[in-house]
Formats: sequence, structure tokens, C-alpha cells
Amino acid sequence: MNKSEAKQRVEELRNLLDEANQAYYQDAQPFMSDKEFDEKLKELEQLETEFELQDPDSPTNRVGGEVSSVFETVQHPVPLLSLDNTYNEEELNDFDGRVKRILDHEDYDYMVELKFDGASIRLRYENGKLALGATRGDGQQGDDITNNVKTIRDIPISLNGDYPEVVEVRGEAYMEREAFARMNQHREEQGLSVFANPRNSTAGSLKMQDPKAVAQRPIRFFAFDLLLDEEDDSLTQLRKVEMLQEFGLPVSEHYKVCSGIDEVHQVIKDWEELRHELPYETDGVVIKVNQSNLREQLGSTSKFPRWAIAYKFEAEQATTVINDITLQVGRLGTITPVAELEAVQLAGTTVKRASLHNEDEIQRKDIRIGDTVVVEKAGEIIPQVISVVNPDRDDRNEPFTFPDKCPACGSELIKLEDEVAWRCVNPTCPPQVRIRIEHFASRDAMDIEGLGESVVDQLVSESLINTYADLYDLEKAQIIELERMAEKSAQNLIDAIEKSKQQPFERVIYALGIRFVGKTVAKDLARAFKTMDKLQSLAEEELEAVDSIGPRIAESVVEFFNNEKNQAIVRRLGEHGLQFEKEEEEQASSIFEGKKFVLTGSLPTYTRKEATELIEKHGGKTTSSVSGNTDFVLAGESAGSKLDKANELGITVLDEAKFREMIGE
Ligand SMILES: NC(=O)c1ccc[n+]([C@@H]2O[C@H](COP(=O)([O-])OP(=O)(O)OC[C@H]3O[C@@H](n4cnc5c(N)ncnc54)[C@H](O)[C@@H]3O)[C@@H](O)[C@H]2O)c1
Ligand SMILES: [Zn+2]
Repeated sequence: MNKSEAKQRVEELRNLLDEANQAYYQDAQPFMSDKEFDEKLKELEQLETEFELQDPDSPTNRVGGEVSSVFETVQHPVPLLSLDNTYNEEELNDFDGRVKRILDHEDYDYMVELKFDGASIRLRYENGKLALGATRGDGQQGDDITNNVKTIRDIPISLNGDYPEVVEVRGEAYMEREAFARMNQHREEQGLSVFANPRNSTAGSLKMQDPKAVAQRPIRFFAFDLLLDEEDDSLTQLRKVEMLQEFGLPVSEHYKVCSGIDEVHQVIKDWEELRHELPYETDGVVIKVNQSNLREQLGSTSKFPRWAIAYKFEAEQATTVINDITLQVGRLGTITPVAELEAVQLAGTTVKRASLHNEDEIQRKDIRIGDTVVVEKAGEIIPQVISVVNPDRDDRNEPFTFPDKCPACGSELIKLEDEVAWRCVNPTCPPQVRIRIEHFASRDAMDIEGLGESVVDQLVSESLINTYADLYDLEKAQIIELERMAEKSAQNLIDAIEKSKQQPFERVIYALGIRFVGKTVAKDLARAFKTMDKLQSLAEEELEAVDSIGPRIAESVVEFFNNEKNQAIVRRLGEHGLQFEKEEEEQASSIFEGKKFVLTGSLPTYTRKEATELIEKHGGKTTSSVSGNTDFVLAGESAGSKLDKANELGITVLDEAKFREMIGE
């Protein structure tokens, strides 16, 4: 390669990598694998060195993120750098060789930590109080996301122990796999777009503008670095981790000091397997020179420190063929496309199906029946289709056209504003009917024992029931006819259905299966409006006056009760004698009548829920933030800013003992 060829290739790579950075960090829609990205970056670096084509603006010299215009920009006093990385053992030995050479055989060891796959965050504590939370941004400056960070429960508002005046913490915000999958499933059911993986969803969540919405996301945090104003030369990474722990910051227990690179290799081998058993995603391990004073000697480039390197694991992938694309109908009518795959082994399990999420996703990846595709199982309990192999083949099938009719009942599908999912809104669509009845009978709703999937399935397909209201007209003789039913089991089912009539009002509300109305909202509705009559007659504004009810829920409730078919069903439930009124709450006393409480910190024996129930039993209410209207703050251990605020405003602060005394427990 001559210099002008090199120049051209360098240009090409820079453009490509800039685009990839944009897609990865800003759009959360990467179009190449990490390994490919890292290989291209290495190629660029080599060409820049060999042909002396360095440029401070090149992706080789910049941390990939950006600051956004939505938040205040903060300057990082010490830059937040990226990490050099490798995917192979030899390069790791090369890294060790360089360290050895520069340190001229001075004694050192390595701290090996897991590389958590989330979003990098910087925290600043002043006098033990959380003063700032910021994103890494471009490494030099980031977004001030303090209010969002304060909603992350793992992150203490106040430090413990013997801390210096200023403490700078670095760490990773992340989501556990299961919480992530649950959140995505929920979003899918609601017709919202789903996140590709926990990392994207964490990064996206941290940048939302409404801290209340951030608080709903299952964000966790691990601290992995500590910067003190006056750094002591004898500090080690190990000691820093211990100090972080002493300050009350969450630290992963999985770290190890290794006395040489061979030991590091061993630790990597172990994690290559064991990492799948962790509840969160890791994309490698980070190997850090343990001694702080040696780190200075090793120094940093503009992009990463020379005293650390990431050994990255490749995501587990497999290729297979899409035999078919089928459509699944959810409880609320959401249509989810599913890839039916040629069975393939992936991360220890056989994979036959993968959710394609929605029409947009299929179009974006241009997935067609008959395609060979790459599937990955990263961050998803359900595997994902990543990309099509060889999309330029000319013997491919036609692009997949999303049907405009429901696969189960043939009704026209519709797409609601702001939603990505198609929906079948036919209330008698069989799979929806089945799922709705199952939900109605489920343990947290009417709790009808013996009314499982297969019984519901038979009842619906025999047309014995079309809605959950029909359950209450069922006769024993009809049930006995079903498969695997006998005199006794039929009687049990009849009894269980009868017994469900005693379930309290809030369960009835939940059982109706109104979109966005979960158990908590159902409870709040029962409490606020007391009767079904009232609930049915409300306007959106009246609903929104309830604390926990936002416009989306209000709209959905009104829509449900405006539907004539639903009205008829609800009327029949009433005729069958279900509980349509909130029973009077047993009031223990009225000592807190009209009083507003705020809970903060953790109490020695009561959970938050128990304390709230006790307050309500005695006539009081709890709210989430301290203001001039607050009467009492019930504070437990490591109570944070709410307690400070209470003291500032001169509000009476109770501890659990005092509270118990007041209620006579
Ligand atoms: N696929 C693509 O198109 C694409 C595009 C851009 C970047 N990427 C990927 O992202 C990488 C660059 O991202 P990056 O700059 O965030 O680097 P990185 O994520 O590979 O490594 C640096 C980060 O690791 C995190 N980290 C987690 N655990 C840690 C620990 N125990 N100690 C220290 N740090 C820890 C820190 O937040 C730090 O910022 C690339 O190497 C590439 O793999 C991919
Ligand atoms: Zn349908």
C-alpha cells in the first residue's frame, strides 16, 4: 500500500467508524458487531501510525459519545476515558510486556474486575452528599443527569464512614437481564418500541427528561473507581474498592488481585463460562495495574489509560434459517411477529423461535422468510435476530409484508398513534378472549383455582364461554363434558367460581384487564372512587386527580368503560354479585386523620409497604416528596435528602420506635 492508497483507506475507515459511533451511542441501533468495530479501529490505528496520518479528530483519538443539548453540560476535571481492548491472549501478553518494559521491572500486580456492560457514570460527593451525577459524554464533558441519578436506588444520597470532603466515583449503570426482559415484555404488550439490549436501555433511560420515568426503569449501579483530591501514592485499586464499600457504594464482589499475567489468563478462562450465571451482562474483564503510583508512570493516551486493558468476550451468536414468520396475538390485541427458526444451539439452549418485535424491526433489518440470519442471545432471555447473512443474494424471497388482518379472527388490524405495534381490536378475537379469561382467573386477580390454560382453551373453543362474565353462568353438567374432568373436579371448579364472587373490589378492577391498570393502579382506583358505578362514570380529568394516575391510564380507563360491549359485561358481573364496592377499611384509629407522611431510609422492622398500610389504617396518607404540607417524616437508616429537607423545613421527624408508640403497636 502506498501513501495515497493509505490515505484513502484512512478516510474511508474514519467515515465508517464515525457513522458506527453515531449509530451505537446516539441512535442505539448499531449496524456492526463490536468485534468488527474494534478490528476496523485497530486497522485505522495501524495505518495512521505507519503512514503518519494522525489527526486529533480521528475516532482513534476520541471517546465515542457526545453531550446532548437537553441537559446542562458539565466539564470533567479528570477525563473519563475509554479502555483499550483485545479479544485474544497474545495481545494481552503484549500489553503485559509493555507494562513491564515501561515500569522497568518494578514490582506490580493486576486487579482483574468484570467489565459490566452498561453506561458509564461519574458521581461527585461533597461533604458526603451526592452533588453531581454525569454521563461520560465525549470524555471531556458530559450531561448533568443528577436528578435522574438520584432515582437509582443503588446510589446513596449520603456517604457512610470516614470520607474526605470531595469524593469522585466512577462506575457503571446497568440493568439485570431479567428485569430488562420483563420491562421489554411489558413494553411490547403495550405496543411500545423495545430496547435491543440492557446497555442501550440503560443509556437511553438515563437520558430521559422526567426523573419520575427514570425511577420506573430497573437501573442498577456498580462503582469501580475512586478519585480523591489528594491521592496517596501507596493507594491500590484493591484499597479503592474497599474504600468505595466503606463509603456505602455498591461494588461487585467479583474482583481478584493477580500477581502475574498467567494468573490473569486463568481468571479470564473461568469467567468465559461463569459469566452466563451472573444476573447481568458483562462483555469482558478489565485488567488494571493495581498500584496507583505506577499508573502515573504508565500514563494515558487521549483515548485510554496505558495501565489498563479490557479483555472482551465475543457475544454468543449462531446462524440459522428462518422457516417462517408467524404472528402472535397478545391479551391486549398486540400482534407480535415471531421468527420460526431451524433449531440451533445457542449459549447452551436449543433455539427455535425469536421475537421480531414489530413491523418496523422487520423492515429495518429487512428480514425475509427463507433468509439465513445471525441470532444472538445477549441480554435477552428470548433470542434476537441480529442481521441477515448475505442480504445481496438474488434468490431471496420477497420482502415480508405485514398482514392487515388478524391471523386469528380476520379483523382489520389498526395501529394507534405513537405506537409501533399493530393491534386487533375485535373483543371476541379467540386468543385474546382466552388470554383475558386467564388473566381474570389468575392468582392476583379473581384467583379461580382449577381454571388453567387448558380448561379455558376448551371452554372457549367449545363456545361455552365468550367473555369472563360467562364463567358465572357455567353449569356443572357442561364442565363434566370437558377432557380430564370428572364429577369432583367439575364441582370444585364451580365452587371456585362461586367463591371468587367474594374477591374484593380492587381485584375485580384488576381482573377486568384494562390496559395499563395493574394491581397498584387498581387498588388506587378502588380507594379513590369506592364503587363501580362511580368508576364507570368518570372523565379523564377526574381520574388524573389521583396521585398515581397519569393521562395514559386515565384515557385507557375511560375508553374501556365507554365501550358498549364492556359495559354489558360489567353489568352482568354486577348481576352475578361480584364486589362492586370497596369495603370499609378497618380504621384502627384516626390519630393521623388528614396528616401527610413522607417515608425515607430503611426502617429497622417495617417494610415501606407495611409502614404505609399502618399510616393509612390510622387515617393518614403518604406522599413521595417533602414539602411545606408534610406533617411527619418517618425516617430510617441511611435516610437521604428528604431528611435534610425535613430538618430544613422544621417538620417533625419520627423514627420507628416513636411511630410505634404513637400508634400503640
Ligand atoms: N458495534 C458498533 O458499531 C460500535 C460502535 C461504537 C462502539 N462500539 C463498542 O464500544 C466500544 C467502545 O465503547 P467505550 O468507549 O464505552 O469502551 P468500552 O465500553 O469498551 O470500555 C470502557 C468502559 O468500560 C466500562 N467499564 C465497565 N466495567 C468496568 C470496570 N470494572 N472498570 C473500568 N471500566 C469499566 C466503563 O464505563 C468504561 O467507560 C468499542 O470498543 C466497541 O466494542 C461498537
Ligand atoms: Zn383478532
